This record gives sequence, structure tokens and C-alpha cells, in this order.
Amino acid sequence: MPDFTDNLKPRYDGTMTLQAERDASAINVNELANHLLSRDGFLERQEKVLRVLSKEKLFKKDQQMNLSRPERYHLGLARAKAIVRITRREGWDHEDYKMCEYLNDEMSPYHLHMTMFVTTVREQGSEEQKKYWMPKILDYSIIGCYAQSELGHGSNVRGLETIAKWDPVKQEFEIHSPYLTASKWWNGAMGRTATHAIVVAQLLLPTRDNPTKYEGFGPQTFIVPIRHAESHQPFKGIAVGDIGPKYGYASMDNGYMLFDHYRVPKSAMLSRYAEVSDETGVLKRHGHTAVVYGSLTFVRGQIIMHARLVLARAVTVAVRYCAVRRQFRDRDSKSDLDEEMKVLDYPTVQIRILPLLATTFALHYTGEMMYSLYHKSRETIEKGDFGPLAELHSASSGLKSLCTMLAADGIETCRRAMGGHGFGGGSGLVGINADYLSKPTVEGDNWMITQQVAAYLIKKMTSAVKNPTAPPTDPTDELFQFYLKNRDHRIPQNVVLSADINDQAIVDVFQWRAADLSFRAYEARVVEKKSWTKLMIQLHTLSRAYSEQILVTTFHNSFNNTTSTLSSPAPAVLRTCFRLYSLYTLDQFASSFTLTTAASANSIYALPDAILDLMADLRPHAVKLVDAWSIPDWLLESALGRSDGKVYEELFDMAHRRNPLNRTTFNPDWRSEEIVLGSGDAGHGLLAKL
Ligand SMILES: Cc1cc2nc3c(=O)[nH]c(=O)nc-3n(C[C@H](O)[C@H](O)[C@H](O)COP(=O)(O)OP(=O)(O)OC[C@H]3O[C@@H](n4cnc5c(N)ncnc54)[C@H](O)[C@@H]3O)c2cc1C
Repeated sequence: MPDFTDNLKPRYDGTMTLQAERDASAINVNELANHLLSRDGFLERQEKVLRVLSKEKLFKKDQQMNLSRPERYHLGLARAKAIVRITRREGWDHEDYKMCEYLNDEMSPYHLHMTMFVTTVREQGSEEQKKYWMPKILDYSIIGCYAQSELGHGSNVRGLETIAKWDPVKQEFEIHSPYLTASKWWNGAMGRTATHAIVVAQLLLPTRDNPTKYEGFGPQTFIVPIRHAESHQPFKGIAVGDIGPKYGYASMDNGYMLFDHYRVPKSAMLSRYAEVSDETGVLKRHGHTAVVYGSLTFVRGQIIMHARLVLARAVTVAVRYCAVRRQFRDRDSKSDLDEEMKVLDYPTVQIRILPLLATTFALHYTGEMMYSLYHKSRETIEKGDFGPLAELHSASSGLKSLCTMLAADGIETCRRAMGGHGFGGGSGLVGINADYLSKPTVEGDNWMITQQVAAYLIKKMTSAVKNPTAPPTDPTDELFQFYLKNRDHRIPQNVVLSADINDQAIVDVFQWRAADLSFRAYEARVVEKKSWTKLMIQLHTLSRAYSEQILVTTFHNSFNNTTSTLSSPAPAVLRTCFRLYSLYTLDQFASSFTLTTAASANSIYALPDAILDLMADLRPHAVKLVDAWSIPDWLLESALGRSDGKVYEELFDMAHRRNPLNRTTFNPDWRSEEIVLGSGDAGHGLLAKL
């Protein structure tokens, strides 16, 4: 209904403000966007899918935060099915499907089906199993989930309690949950959606001398039907359901599941790398057991690529809003006529947002590098050479931990940097913040998996110490050999850490710190034989330092490889991002850099000024840099982050015209001491629902 608020305008025009910001920078946004997002035709695909999806009523986002949990799941399911339907209707491929999920922006109940479930069958199934299952998976005639974690164990896969006992007479496995803590738990899509599960269970085989006794052969993967194809009810011997409310993930049915002597045929065990022989009932292994973790590694690689887009989205909102938002006149201004300052011009706001803007680019180049590394190594593994698995696993673990931590913390930092409106639904960060909080935990807890990186580096340093002149097989070998040659006559680097510091000097500083921490870990563990548990904090620091070194080195390498082809001023601005990310990180962990003699204490003093200078250099380009990340308004779903800067108009419209709470008169009997929840206009039968 029209009212007197219709013609009111904000005091400062957001659209003009953002236009002025864009005019102030000569960056060619399209060119930079193509540079960042051309892999697999990402940008064209985004445009194509957006055109279709944004017209579908089912995908309208502006009311979803007002729905209850069961409604969110139901909507999520409807959208999951619609995405399959639309993908078929439009003749789209799997990348288009993934783009639908990305733009839909909620955890789809079909997500695990097309990630962990299909990847596990593809990587661990025998040719015969793949021939049987893959067509069913790809045409959605079954829906899968991945049931590894249990109520009692998640990180410790070897400690899983679900058992799969081989029955040589019936040639079947009996899957059983002997304890309450054996209940599968957290597994996405298992609660209400999936018809099948990849179940990770301890394989038990009868011993040779006494067939009534059983011997354990560790966790194996089984493909298990859990719900009836027609009734969709769980099969007898299975108790399964949704685990209930949680942070974010409202549209996902994370589940629990217990088995009571549930029988599956021999063919249920995925047998590309291990199978139970018919005649003898012994386990025959065909390859490297570490490959069982191959699908986890793959998912970790994708998580890193995803982290950069998630952080870019939060930073897009923060940069645009803080460029529009004004508070106070400049304290030192002599004129009363000056406009209020944009909050993005306050260094205390910049220090929270601009290093994160720089981080999006650091994540990008490492994501690209990991993507190539995974596919290169995958080819070698497919040929039966498992050599690269250790390096791949180590790099992916350390980077998964660092990148998801940077992105998850970064979203929250952006939210806080936006003051009160950052806390509101109009920020567009409520969903992404709550959903992304899971990432530091899932696919390997961030504090747990860093131990794998440290173990790998200690092993490498041990070999380097034993044989310091062996031909290096990778950059880490080279770095360790260089370190060992120079460590005795090391003079702490007195590089001046100013805004115009030499880029290679930054890389050297990060690499030296990583090598020195590796050497200290080697000394503590291998030479002094300190207990692993006691060293854990040191080992986590090592992993972080090593992964930061990868981010810095890879970012630096991009200058030689790709960024130099961009038109001015993009290469120089990206260099500023490189320095800002690096010097900001250096400042955060200054003691670690000085204690490892990577940088002298004197040089650290210059850091705050250098960071201020770099932020001043970057500031005029901030809006165009976030524009280059090309996050569509439809995905942002954010009043604060709108590309046209109409922040206040949208916030007011959301509250005044679109908020369902304002459509109902609550408390008409406000003089009474009681509220009748079960009836009336506002009651909606609430009591009956409780
Ligand atoms: C949203 C969400 C979705 C999920 N989806 C799935 C799914 O689809 N399928 C599935 O199988 N699982 C799923 N999980 C489970 C997830 O994989 C596990 O929660 C995760 O691996 C962490 O394991 P945990 O919960 O057992 O934590 P724990 O291992 O119990 O960790 C608790 C704390 O102990 C620390 N810790 C544990 N072990 C060590 C150690 N050795 N040294 C030092 N510190 C240690 C950890 O760092 C952590 O701080 C999901 C979880 C969430 C939150």
C-alpha cells in the first residue's frame, strides 16, 4: 500500500557514491574478471544459469529466512529436484549443475549425492560395480549420501565402531552397530533424503584356524541400500533420521543411522582396491590403501577453490557498504561544509577489510595451483603410481585448514566491520556465515589435519639432513637443502619491510620461516624424541607457516605467469594485494618471523607504516576489485552489498514492505497478563506446534 514513506530518499545517494568510486579507478573490471574466473567458462556459465534460475519462483530467496526448519528442508528438497529437472530441460552438463548449486546458495539435500557419493563409487568401485551403479547415480534413480562419521568418532576413522562381518556361508556382509556411539552421525542427506549410503565400516573376516573367531582389517567402504525404493521407508534393521537443529545447513538433513545385523551382498563392498575372495574369504588388496582417502583429498581441493569465492562475497558486501556508509566528519577538518566520511576511509575499518580483499587473490592463485596439482597427480595415480599421494595429501590438508579458517574468520570480520547493519538479515551474510562455519570442521578438522602436514615435513627434513646433496624432487626439497646449507651462518634478514619492499625478499622471508620451523620440529621429534602430543601446538604452527609460504610463493609466481598480461593498473594493484597480504600476515605473526631469524626485530618496526601505505594504495581500487569477483546481486541477496549502492532504500523496503511479521497484529490484548498462543490471528497454533 502506498504511504508517505514512498518518496523519501536517503541523505547521500548510494548509487552516485559507488559510481564515483568506480570512476576513480582505471582497472578494467571485465578483463580482471576474465582473468580470475575463466576456468571452465565460469563467467559465461554463471550468466547462463543465472538467467534461467532467477526466473524460477521456487528459487526466490527473500523470504527463506522466515521459514521454519522443516519448511527449509522441504524447500531445499524441492529446489534440489528442480535443479535436476532444469538441468535436464536445458540440456546442461555437470558444471552447469554445480553452478546451479552455487547460485542457489544453500546446502542441497542432493549435494552429497553428486560429490562424496558419486566420487567414492567412481574412485573405489570395481569396473563391474561402476557399470552397475554409475547410470543409476547419474540419472538420480537412487540418491546417495556418505556415512563415515559416527556419534563416537569423526576424525579418528580407524576408531569407527560400525562393523561389517563377512559370512562365508551366505557370502554376505552383516553390517552392525554394536554400541550407541557406533551410530552414524552428521552424514548429510541421510536423515530423510537418501535411498543409499556409502557406509564406512570395520571389515571383520573369520580367522583361518577358527572360523568362529574374527579378525579386523580396518575401515572399508560399502554401498548400502537404506530406504525402500517405493515407500521410501527405512529397511528393517536400520534406524535412521535427521539429527535436528544446528548452525546453518537448515535445508540439509544431516542424519543418524544404526544397523541391527543388516545384511548386504558381497558386491556391496567397493572393491577396486580391496576385495574378499570367494574361495578363501581373505582380503586381497589391489593397490595403495591410502587411496581410500582419495575422495577426501578431492573434496579438500574443491574446498580451497570455494573458499576464495565465499570470502570474495563477504568482502564484496563489506567494501560496497563501507564505501556508501558515512559517519562523522573528519576530526581535523576546518570546514563545516565537508561531507561525513565514508567509513571505508577509516584505517581501523580498512585494516579489517582490505587485507581480506588482498587475501581473496592470494587464495585464488593457490586454488588454481591446487586444482592443477590434483589433476596432475590423479593421472599418475590412475596409472598405478601412488608416489604423489603423500605430497598431495599434505598440501591439501595444510591448505584446507588455512584457507577455510581465513574464509570463515573473514566473513565474521566483515560482518563486524559493518557495524549494526552487518548483524541484520539485510547484510546477506547470515546464511553464508552460519553455513560456512562448518568448513573448518568438515572434511578433516582444521586443527587435526595439520598434523599430517607436520609429519610430512618432518619426514622430508629428516631425509634432507641425512642426505643434503640428493637431487631434489620438489620445491620443498630445494628449500630444505638451501636452508641446511645456510642456517649456520644465517644473519637475520634485515630487509626493510616497507611498502615498496622487493617481492622476492618477501617470498624468501616466508620460505625461511617455514624451513626453520620444519627443522625445529625435526630436532624436537627426531633428535630429542619429544612426545607427539606435547609438540602439537608447535606442529600446528609449522603447518600454518608452511601453507602461508605456499600462498605467498604461488601469488608471487603468478606475476611471472599470468598477471603480467593484464592492462594497467591491474598488475600493479595485484602486486599491492600480494604485499598487503604478506606484510599483514607478517605483522600478525611477527614473533614467529623474528624467532626463526626470517626477519630481524628492527625490520618489524616498519610494518605498521608499510601496511598503512599499502592500504592507501589499494583503497581507490577496492570497489572495482570486488566488482571483478562478479558475484551477482541475486546471489549476494544483500541490501548492504548491492552493486547499485541502494543500501538504505532496500533495507527500508525489506523492513517496511516485505517483512511478514509486520503483516500481523500481535498482542491486541496487550493489557492482559497472558498471551494466548494457540489461537487468534497471531497465534498460528504455536502452542500446538511446541
Ligand atoms: C555440517 C556438517 C556436515 C557433515 N557431513 C558429514 C557427512 O556427510 N558424512 C560424514 O561422514 N561426516 C560428516 N560430518 C562429520 C565431520 O566429518 C566430522 O564432524 C569431522 O570430521 C570432525 O570430527 P569430530 O566431529 O569427530 O570431531 P573430533 O575429532 O571429536 O574433534 C573434537 C576436537 O578434538 C580435536 N582432536 C581430535 N583428534 C585429535 C588429535 N588426534 N589430536 C589433536 N586434536 C584432536 C579436534 O581438533 C577438535 O578440536 C559433518 C559434520 C558437520 C559439522
